[in-house]
Amino acid sequence: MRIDVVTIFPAYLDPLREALLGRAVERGLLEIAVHDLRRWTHDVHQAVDDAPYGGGPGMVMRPQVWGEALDEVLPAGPQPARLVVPTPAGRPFTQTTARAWADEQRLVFACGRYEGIDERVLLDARARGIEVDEVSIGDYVLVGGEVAVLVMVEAVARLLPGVLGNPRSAAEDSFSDGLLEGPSYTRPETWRELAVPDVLRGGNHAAIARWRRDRALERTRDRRPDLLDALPPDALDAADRAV
Ligand SMILES: COc1cccc(Cn2ccc3ccc(-c4cc(N)[nH]n4)cc32)c1
Repeated sequence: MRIDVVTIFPAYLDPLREALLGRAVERGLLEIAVHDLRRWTHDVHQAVDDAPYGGGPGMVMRPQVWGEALDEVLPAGPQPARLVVPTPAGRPFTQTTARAWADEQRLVFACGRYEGIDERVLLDARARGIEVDEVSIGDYVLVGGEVAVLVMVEAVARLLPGVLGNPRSAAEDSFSDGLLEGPSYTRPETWRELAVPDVLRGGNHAAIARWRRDRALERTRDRRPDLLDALPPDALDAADRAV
């Protein structure tokens, strides 16, 4: 997978070169290219924004600059690519989204700032046959798209083959069965007079699986009842419903 990110703050994306993702790039499991949007300005001030038509607070990012940038970074043509535009007004980005995007050959992220990007940039991309996803990472307002891109790139990249040391981690993590993950423990057996639950220290794998599912059901019911409601009818068996 190749990932391109266009932004006026390229350094915001430096964390993508660190740790697990940095190693995945070094190992050739994915390519990441970050582009400074100001490269496509032609004025001495390198202006990327202007006042909104119709008035209102803040500024809007100019279509000409974004148009030239995306013409170069995301040329229309045979190789399919998906343009992702983070915005508070977007569809929710979820683990399902991450799984779907993990199958893409190319993802291009457009990081807006100010009050966002002139709508015609997205219309033009769609008119050129490019898939455009406007996505939100949560119901709160950031200052720009860069942090949202860090979140989404990490969520997608960890699903790529070879990126995670243990592939079971991605297959069995939170949301994989529609439930939140339950509590985890490691050594020592007792810490500050708090003991690891006995069942986890025994060797009964069926009992451990049952205990973990019960804790996941309890936590999901307590913190995210919406996820329980979204489960398919046959997802919970009688033992689950008794929790
Ligand atoms: C576009 O509408 C906006 C309205 C008020 C402020 C802003 C600021 N802003 C600029 C670009 C941008 C990109 C993403 C986000 C964002 C995403 C999520 N989940 N929260 N916030 C916020 C962004 C934009």
